[in-house]
Amino acid sequence: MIRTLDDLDAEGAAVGVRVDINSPVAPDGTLDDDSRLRAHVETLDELAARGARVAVLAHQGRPGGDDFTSLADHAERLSALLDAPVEYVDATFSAAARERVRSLADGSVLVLENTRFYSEEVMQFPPAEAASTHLVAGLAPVLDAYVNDAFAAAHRSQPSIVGFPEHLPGYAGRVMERELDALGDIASTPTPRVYCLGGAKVDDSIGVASTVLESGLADVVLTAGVVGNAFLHATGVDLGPESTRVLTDRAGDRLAQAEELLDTYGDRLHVPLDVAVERDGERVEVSVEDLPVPEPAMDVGSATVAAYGDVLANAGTGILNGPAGVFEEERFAVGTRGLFEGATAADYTIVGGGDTASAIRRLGLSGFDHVSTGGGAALAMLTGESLPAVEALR
Ligand SMILES: Nc1ncnc2c1ncn2[C@@H]1O[C@H](COP(=O)(O)OP(=O)(O)O)[C@@H](O)[C@H]1O
Ligand SMILES: O=C(OP(=O)(O)O)[C@H](O)COP(=O)(O)O
Repeated sequence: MIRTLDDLDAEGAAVGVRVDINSPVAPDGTLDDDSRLRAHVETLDELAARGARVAVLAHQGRPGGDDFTSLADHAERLSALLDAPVEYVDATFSAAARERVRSLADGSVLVLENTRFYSEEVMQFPPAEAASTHLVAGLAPVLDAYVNDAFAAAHRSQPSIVGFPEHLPGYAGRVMERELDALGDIASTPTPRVYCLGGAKVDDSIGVASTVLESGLADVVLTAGVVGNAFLHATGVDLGPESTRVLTDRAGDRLAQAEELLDTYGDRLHVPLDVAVERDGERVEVSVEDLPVPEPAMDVGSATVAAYGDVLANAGTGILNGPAGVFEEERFAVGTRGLFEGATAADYTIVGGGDTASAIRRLGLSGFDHVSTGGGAALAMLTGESLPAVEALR
């Protein structure tokens, strides 16, 4: 049984709220997309309106990445989005941070600095060890309660995700609650169940395909994006040097597993029939029989969209993760648009993923039963795994 905000006595309480506002960042360091911030408005405004003193904990990027930035801009955006007053401090658990939390007024929000500026936060620990990390042990004494709304990071056993409930009463925020309701019992959703795996996390998606095909959770797996190119390659098709380089880089050492999956589940595991490339500045579709080509495959073609659309139209549940192509460029958004529009014909449609959510917003797509804020976390649930964040709240 997980407690929710309905069980929390918020008035005057100092509440640490872990959110996932990890977002695309522009080259000048400002936020490129605020979908994930918008998702947490309900939880944060509700707590503030009920008189809590809200300390926001969040990460942005990973050490070494271009998007590993401070949360100053996130705080400014939150200030525009929330009804409550929002402050920011460039510290997470130091004396300065603790003092700011102690002096927070009822009904106001303080954004603490990027948790991953501290090395322990990029490691994973069992909850009892996470509880004695510097971040958790330092901050817990100034908090009365902990709320986890960071569904998109719920598959990470990191200190700010699993450590606090060892010290404090823990509650699920509204995002977490909704996600667990929608994704918590995938095995009882209508069948046939069709998973469509796109995007660029080829190694993860090969693992997902393997799990859902073997467990029977998936009746059919459709593949698109770089994932589709990788499975196409695994059937023995030569896509050309550029596509092969990208898919090989992204597959890690899992390409052999893709071949095994095709041998075992060939009839339930579908690969693209055509791809789209850029030639003389135009989108050109190339059917699989006409491969290889020198240009990289940037999208699936219209024959694939039509064939996958037929499968999805007959699905009880359609589960889509990852765009079908480089949707950031309009001419390669065609496959993503077609496939996601087609998926709404399934009786019940779930879509998930950080870039997927951006694509849905950018392309103005709608009609899904559930749009998950999580990519990896949603896929973990959709393969029947339990999530460390959820276990910690239990
Ligand atoms: N054929 C392709 N070639 C190169 N990149 C692709 C291709 N198809 C999709 N992508 C890229 O995949 C990225 C999203 O993948 P991923 O991070 O796995 O999705 P999500 O965050 O939704 O789980 C996008 O930036 C998109 O441009
Ligand atoms: O963006 C996230 O995950 P996602 O790309 O799977 O949606 C989360 O913020 C987790 O980030 P991480 O994968 O760096 O631990």
